[in-house]
Amino acid sequence: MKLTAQHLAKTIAGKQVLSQLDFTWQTGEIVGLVGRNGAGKTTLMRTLVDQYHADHGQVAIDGRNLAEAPQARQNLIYIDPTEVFFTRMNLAKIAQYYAAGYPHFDQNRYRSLLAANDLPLTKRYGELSKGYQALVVMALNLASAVPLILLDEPFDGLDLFIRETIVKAVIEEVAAGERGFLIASHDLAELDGLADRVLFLKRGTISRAVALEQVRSEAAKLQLVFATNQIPAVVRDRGQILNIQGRVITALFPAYTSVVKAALTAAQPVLMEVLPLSLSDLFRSEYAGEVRHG
Ligand SMILES: Nc1ncnc2c1ncn2[C@@H]1O[C@H](COP(=O)(O)OP(=O)(O)OP(=O)(O)O)[C@@H](O)[C@H]1O
Repeated sequence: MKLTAQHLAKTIAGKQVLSQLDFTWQTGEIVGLVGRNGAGKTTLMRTLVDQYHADHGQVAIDGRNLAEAPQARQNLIYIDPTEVFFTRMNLAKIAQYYAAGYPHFDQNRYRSLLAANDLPLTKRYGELSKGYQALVVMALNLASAVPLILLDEPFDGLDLFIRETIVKAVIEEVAAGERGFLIASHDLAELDGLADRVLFLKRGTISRAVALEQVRSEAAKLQLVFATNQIPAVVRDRGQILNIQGRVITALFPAYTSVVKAALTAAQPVLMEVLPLSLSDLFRSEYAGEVRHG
């Protein structure tokens, strides 16, 4: 199953938050959604599920435009963690609501996910700590048996063990190929090991979509020291400088070809070392120098 967002635009309170936004995402895929604070990640999620009506553009699942075939929306779930309607309900009651909304809701799955984490059905959601609330949201997402799951900051404030429980659940669900996750997160380290692709949201649109395995095979992050203070042309022309400390230059080369390597070697570096390339490096290079408007 494949979701396609085309030319999405949304203005809120006079501010154009999304504009000409396009991407695809399908089951079997874990896609990360990253961006600076206020970039519009939550707005995008709300727009995908029509909690916010898009001003322009469309969202389709397997070619069915959700505006014209609203029943296709049942293939998509977004539980907005900051605005849940069930704070005062106990965990059993919440499941009844979801079972009414999602015809394939699996009560046994929900109960076993809660039991595995010692969460009694009699507890009210609002009485739980933030981490356990995140687990309940995850249990609802999974038990709803919906193919395309939107997660908004699922790792925010979670301890290592709860975080691992959520990561494991995501990986297991996707492995079977019937689910896909779109995960908005500032936790770049967690996304780095989890996402197949990462979408960078900038100025209201997807400025870059990166397949992490592919980028790691094509790009390189290097630490370089040259004998003089002059930065060689190849570094400026073919690389993106991430950091300069004294004479130590850390640069990202998006296309680290044999030609680039030869040009660097020809510049006779005193030190030239390949460093592990992380999602944080890609984030830094994408957003460096971005002018912020709040
Ligand atoms: N209901 C609203 N009323 C007014 N402005 C809004 C509303 N919802 C979103 N915005 C504005 O839209 C922009 C995008 O907000 P959004 O919450 O989507 O960003 P985000 O990328 O999820 O941010 P963060 O990473 O900080 O959670 C912000 O400038 C925000 O102030």
